[in-house]
Amino acid sequence: MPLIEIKNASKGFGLPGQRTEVLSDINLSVEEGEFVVIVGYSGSGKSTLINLISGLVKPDVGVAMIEGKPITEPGPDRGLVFQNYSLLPWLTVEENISLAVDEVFKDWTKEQRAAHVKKHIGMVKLSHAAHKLPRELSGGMRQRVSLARTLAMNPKVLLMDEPLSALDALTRATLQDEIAEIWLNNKTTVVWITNDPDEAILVADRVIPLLPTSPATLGESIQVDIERPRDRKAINHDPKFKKLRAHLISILLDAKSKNKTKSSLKLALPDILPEDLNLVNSFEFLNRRGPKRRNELKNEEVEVTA
Ligand SMILES: Nc1ncnc2c1ncn2[C@@H]1O[C@H](COP(=O)(O)OP(=O)(O)OP(=O)(O)O)[C@@H](O)[C@H]1O
Repeated sequence: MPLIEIKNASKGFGLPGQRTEVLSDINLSVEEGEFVVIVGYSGSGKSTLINLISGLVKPDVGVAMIEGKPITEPGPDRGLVFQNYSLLPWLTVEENISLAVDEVFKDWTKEQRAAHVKKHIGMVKLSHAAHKLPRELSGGMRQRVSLARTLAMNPKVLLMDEPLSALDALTRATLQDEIAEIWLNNKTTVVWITNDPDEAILVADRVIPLLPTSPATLGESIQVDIERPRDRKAINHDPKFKKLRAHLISILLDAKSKNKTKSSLKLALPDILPEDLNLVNSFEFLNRRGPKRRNELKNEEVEVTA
């Protein structure tokens, strides 16, 4: 049985008459230990999709399941990491993580909980900053705390909602590598959403494009058969990486261009005809046929992108 399964799910928002259908006929199956990345355009419905799994959003049609049971609300078995780190500003790194650990592992001893917190701070390479407050940390460090806090709750699946989008390119690259390394060591199931095809291929076992049809739906799964750990410098020259990247990007671009709908507009042409002013003082000018007033309509095809 897959750990996560979404069957024929659709979701829209708004009242009848002003409704926007965001997702349609979503089918997704994620096995335990898999690292799946869903990649799509901004605004295409990625967060809505991941929130079907987190339980923050309920499908209008279809079902989202974890271990075969319908997801009805958020739960500690699904750890969410967002783009904004949502740390408590008055607590240190250690205290922020302890808060979650104390809540989830109430039956553990104080020593067990402290060791668990310490292990996860070490895992994200923040031992030196354990007693710092969030405001004393860089964006990348804050996102590491957020990741450590979520991992420390031992979720069955880690749901990453564009976790690195707020970071600069270099920090983002470092964290991609670190998260991939952490995953190699603990193999927690990951569902990660991003708008960056390179990021998707770098970290994933399997990439699934979210096609920007209107409403959006998932495209074919693309298996990333590139050995781990992946070397980000070497991978740029890897023919497999280049092929996967080109394939993924063309699927997304094709879906985007198909989503352009053609519409026929009637354009009223301007009521003007050109004159040849070089002929003004000539016999030809006096005997010219135009300009005439006219009222002409022209049909023109225009493309509208949803
Ligand atoms: N709770 C809501 N109520 C109304 N509309 C919503 C709600 N949540 C999302 N939407 C709409 O659904 C569409 C998809 O939003 P969503 O946040 O899922 O996209 P996204 O791909 O994650 O976007 P981004 O990459 O910009 O974060 C948007 O048009 C958004 O306005």
